[in-house]
Amino acid sequence: MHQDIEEILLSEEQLQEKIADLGKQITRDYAGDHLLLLGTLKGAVPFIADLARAIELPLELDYMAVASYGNSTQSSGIVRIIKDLEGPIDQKHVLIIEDIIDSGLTLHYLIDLLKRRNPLSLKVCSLLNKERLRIKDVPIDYYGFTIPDKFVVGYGLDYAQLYRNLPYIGILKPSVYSEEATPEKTHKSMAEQK
Ligand SMILES: O=P(O)(O)OC[C@H]1O[C@H](OP(=O)(O)OP(=O)(O)O)[C@H](O)[C@@H]1O
Ligand code: HPA
Repeated sequence: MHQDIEEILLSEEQLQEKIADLGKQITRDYAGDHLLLLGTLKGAVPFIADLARAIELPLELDYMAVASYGNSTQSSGIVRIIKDLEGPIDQKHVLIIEDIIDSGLTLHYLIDLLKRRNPLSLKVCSLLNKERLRIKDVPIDYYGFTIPDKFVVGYGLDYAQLYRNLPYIGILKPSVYSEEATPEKTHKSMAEQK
């Protein structure tokens, strides 16, 4: 896996340090509130797992999975729900936990949907904020890092479902995705590199 990474953007230590800071801010801001951390599957799983443990408040965890159609590195803007929340949110302060905001399309769809369920409040915390012209402008209340407009993987972020288990965030070599990949093709090329 590591040989497909052009540059390590954020090390494990940098990620953990920032998550500890975000945890402290969120602990201060939500003291006394009924907080629900809403994680977006699958990319936000490592982030929400570490962030939840950095927040010193009673809180609930729930997850939504949404899929956006597109090719492997570009979203198309058509989003649909694959897995919904387990219960209502009208008595809760909801904090959406995202791994990355890129075009803004996924979050725009989620915010629109969740607002209609009347949460007590709705805010967004994203580990990464990609520096690019958004297709949809979205509010970000907390974020860890602004990153350049490059395709990144690791710490939950994938390319063709791979690389999510890298402990750092790195820029993927463009040669890996220069031809349209399938998980099978990528597995094959990784096996050939061993
Ligand atoms: O701002 P956008 O351009 O919409 O991109 C951001 C979204 O894309 C990724 O999810 P993806 O749909 O790839 O699903 P995954 O989390 O399962 O990888 C990521 O986890 C964000 O949810
Ligand atoms: O840069 C990215 N990497 C992985 N998944 C993503 N989804 C949107 N942008 C990205």
